[in-house]
Amino acid sequence: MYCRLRLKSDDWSVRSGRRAVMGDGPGHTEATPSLSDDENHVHPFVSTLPLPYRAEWLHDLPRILFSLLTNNYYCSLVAVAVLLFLLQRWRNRNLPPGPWGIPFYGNLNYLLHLPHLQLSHLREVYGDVYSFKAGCRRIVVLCSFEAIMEGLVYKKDALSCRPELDSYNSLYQGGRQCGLCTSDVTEQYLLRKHFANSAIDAYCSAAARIEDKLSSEIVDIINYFSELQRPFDPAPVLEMACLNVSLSLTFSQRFDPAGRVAKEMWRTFEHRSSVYSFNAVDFLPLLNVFTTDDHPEYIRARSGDQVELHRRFLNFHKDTYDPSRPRDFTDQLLFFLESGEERGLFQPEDIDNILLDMVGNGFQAVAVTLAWLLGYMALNQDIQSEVHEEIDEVVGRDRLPCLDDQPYLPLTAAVIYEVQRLSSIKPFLIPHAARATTFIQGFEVPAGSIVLFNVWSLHHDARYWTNPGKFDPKRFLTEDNVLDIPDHFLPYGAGSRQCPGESLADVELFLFFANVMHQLRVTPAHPAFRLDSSTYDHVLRPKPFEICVKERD
Ligand code: HEM
Repeated sequence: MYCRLRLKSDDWSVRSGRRAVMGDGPGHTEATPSLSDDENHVHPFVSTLPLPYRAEWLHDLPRILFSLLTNNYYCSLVAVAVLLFLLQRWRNRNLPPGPWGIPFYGNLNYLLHLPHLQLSHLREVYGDVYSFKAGCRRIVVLCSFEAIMEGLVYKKDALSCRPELDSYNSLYQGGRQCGLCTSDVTEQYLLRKHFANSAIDAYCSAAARIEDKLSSEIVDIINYFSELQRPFDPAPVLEMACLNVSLSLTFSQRFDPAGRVAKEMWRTFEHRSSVYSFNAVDFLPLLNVFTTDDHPEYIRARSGDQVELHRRFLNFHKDTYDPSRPRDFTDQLLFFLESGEERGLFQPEDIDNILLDMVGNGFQAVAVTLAWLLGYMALNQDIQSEVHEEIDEVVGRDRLPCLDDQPYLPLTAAVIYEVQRLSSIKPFLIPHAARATTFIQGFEVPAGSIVLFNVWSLHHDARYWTNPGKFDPKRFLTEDNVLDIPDHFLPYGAGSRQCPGESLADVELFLFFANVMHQLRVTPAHPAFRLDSSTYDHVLRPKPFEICVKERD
């Protein structure tokens, strides 16, 4: 027994059975009294050792293994599996840490159910950069500000593509590479993005035109809300109003929100947006064999109908276009097509797809943010009263707020930012993909991985925000009541895929919110009023809730 205890300690000379020298380093030359230098001799001490420590067993190991492998089929299989496993571990040694997954399925469940909560919880376990498999795809999730900025800005050449997901192909007639949102960074994409950015910027620089187009929609909404003498969910009404704003800004068109055409259009964009949520078939292609899912065809057909409608508007614009007086985005695009240096490179389908993305992306994100805003105002009556006071002081009661008031309403702006932070309606931006293998924070991101920028986690991280779960708009204000927007606030992303509609969205959110607050008080419809996010589908909507509104004096 004594021998075993001694030998289990650091007595490497006895374990090896080869050395006649005891001790633990050079210069220590005291001879072991009982061990011989003879390689074949086994000392009685050694014969009492557990099997793995015996020298003769070790010597015979290659021969034993060889005979096991050649004579035993199962052993060979196990050996090959172990070898492959070790090889895989060695190849993945630089990958970010992450949970083990079920073979072939991986951890797809993290993406299918409340992914913003699950992926933020995983940060606490595996750190700011982690990865896992979802079916056949590797997902890399970046959570800290440093990792997110490294991916979006410093490594943008490697990480600005979009994932090659089958569902995305149903969005555009020519496949995903023809869209603005889903294309990789190609020359044609850069052209589309440049045109979209320029058209929106040129349009936004004429504030009066935007106010003109928005004001009728805003007045309609306020009248509709105040005439409702019962509790209601504001989200559907806001979506129809914002769809009309989008159509008005893009084509100078508006439709009766209760009419068939507007409802059909809304449905088309709903279906298109569902494609951006994580669909199991994109990760488990085998499912295609077992399902007869005609959803992609259906989306392609509906998108085709929408493009037909847009072409009618476009043709009307071509016939009535006056370059000195652009009426909307379509006129701006026509102007760039005629005067821009790159005009020859542009295909007619590019225009179709830019218009499709501008109308679709534009209205949903703004409408959902407005719904969250009304929900938070219902929950926080004291802050709502402060917003009312601020607006009354600057604007008065005799006119409605306008864009010129914006710089003098810091609390109103801070409330919008705080709601954008807490709701983080695009919790992972739009998924990016790695075009080439790169390293983020020292971890390998292999080519082809899907990269999720976890903005939801960033916006709820106690390292960047004091008491992050609390609704506190004043965190965006200095002590002197001046707006102070920290770098780690990223509702529109950053880098080459940054949202081109940011300036327009800011204008829309401000005008809608300031006007509603000027005219109405929002209260919860029930004492047990709660605000929670529902399932993720392109945008993170609030679960349906009901509010009441009362006209202010
Ligand atoms: C509150 C409103 C909005 C929010 C929070 C928002 C947020 C975002 C985010 C996070 C992205 C993805 C960035 C990335 O993947 O790195 C994006 C992309 C995009 N947004 Fe917005 N957006 C809003 C409004 C708008 C509006 C009003 C328009 C158009 C008029 C628009 C058009 C687009 C387009 C076309 C893209 C794709 C850009 C690309 O892939 O290069 N968005 N938006």
